[in-house]
Amino acid sequence: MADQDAQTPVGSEPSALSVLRWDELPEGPVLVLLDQTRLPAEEVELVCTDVPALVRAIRTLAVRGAPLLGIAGGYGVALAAARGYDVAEAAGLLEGARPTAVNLGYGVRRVATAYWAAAEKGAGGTEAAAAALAEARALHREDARASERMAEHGTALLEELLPGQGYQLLTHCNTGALVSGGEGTAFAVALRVHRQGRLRRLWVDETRPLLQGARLTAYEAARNGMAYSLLTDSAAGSLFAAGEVDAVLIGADRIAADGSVANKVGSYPLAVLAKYHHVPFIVVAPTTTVDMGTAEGTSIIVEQRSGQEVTEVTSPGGVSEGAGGGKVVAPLGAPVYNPAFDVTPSELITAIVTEEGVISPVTGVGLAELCARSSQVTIS
Ligand SMILES: CSC[C@@H](O)[C@@H](O)C(=O)COP(=O)(O)O
Repeated sequence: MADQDAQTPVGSEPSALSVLRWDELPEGPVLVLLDQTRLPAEEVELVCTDVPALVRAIRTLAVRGAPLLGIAGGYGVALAAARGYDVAEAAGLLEGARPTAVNLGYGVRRVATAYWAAAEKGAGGTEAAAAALAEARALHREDARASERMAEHGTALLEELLPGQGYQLLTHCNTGALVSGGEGTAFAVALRVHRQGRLRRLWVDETRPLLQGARLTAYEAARNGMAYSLLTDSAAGSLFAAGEVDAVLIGADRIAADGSVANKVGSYPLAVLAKYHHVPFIVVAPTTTVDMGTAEGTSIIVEQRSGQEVTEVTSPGGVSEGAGGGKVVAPLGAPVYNPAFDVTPSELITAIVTEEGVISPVTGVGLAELCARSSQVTIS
């Protein structure tokens, strides 16, 4: 496969923000991504003309967050089909790009299944490619709708748990419009609370080492005019102790059948803190993030990333240039433990909010029941 991508600046008008779109250019279709590695400094588009370019964008986190990974993976298969590449090979490359977010494999397999179903019915290459694109678009639309419904269910749950008050909400990583076909997962709940005039403050964990909180959530909060404050991850404990957190809202990359949740590293310590301080710990994720095929959270594969992400920082203050382009802030060759995610067991989770409803001791609804309600397309 040819490997070609290009970068073009986009306008700075906030309403022009477009996270991911399919474009038909004279030379063929492309997938255009907002390059999240360049935010908040620049809104720059990354144009993927083929699957290797998209795989690279996924690995470098130019496109990221569980629901958006599913959407991007789905469009990636459609791109391969439209450009006449081997769809099975493309699907394998895309699915293998990152291991933890279940949505990536879901989006890839769902669109590939639509392609093969059309081909089996005797459709030619162009028609089968059109079927793949239609499925990717359907997934994209469904995710936008799921966002809205999660925001509705999430705000109703907050009202139930903490009636009649304004909220100080703590969040981790980035779960807004940048990860979704709509306004996101956990962030969408906070945004709805803000629009109701009930958000006293959104506490935004910076989210080491790649700073999705500082770079992306703070960016989204500012764009939406929300009252927010940024904190280092390690400052969360003192915030709980001071009674300044009413609820924690986070997203998920994979929810196992036992109700445990894999999410950005640093989520589990927040859950422990929340339990100790009797603060609700709420996970917000679409049913596409539920993986009933993984029985226990301990079986979830947690992506291990490069040590350079820890030994080097890209902000000023380092002492020398590192191979990863940042400033080296650790002794040369320092061994590093850098898991991208951690797993929070279900006993630390107050509720899981999905587009189909809420799982919690309050509602008495369980994961299996919720997934049965879901209109999610079943794929093998
Ligand atoms: C709705 S997004 C939920 C998760 O995908 C999000 O919290 C997260 O952990 C993203 O991790 P990332 O490594 O930035 O892709």
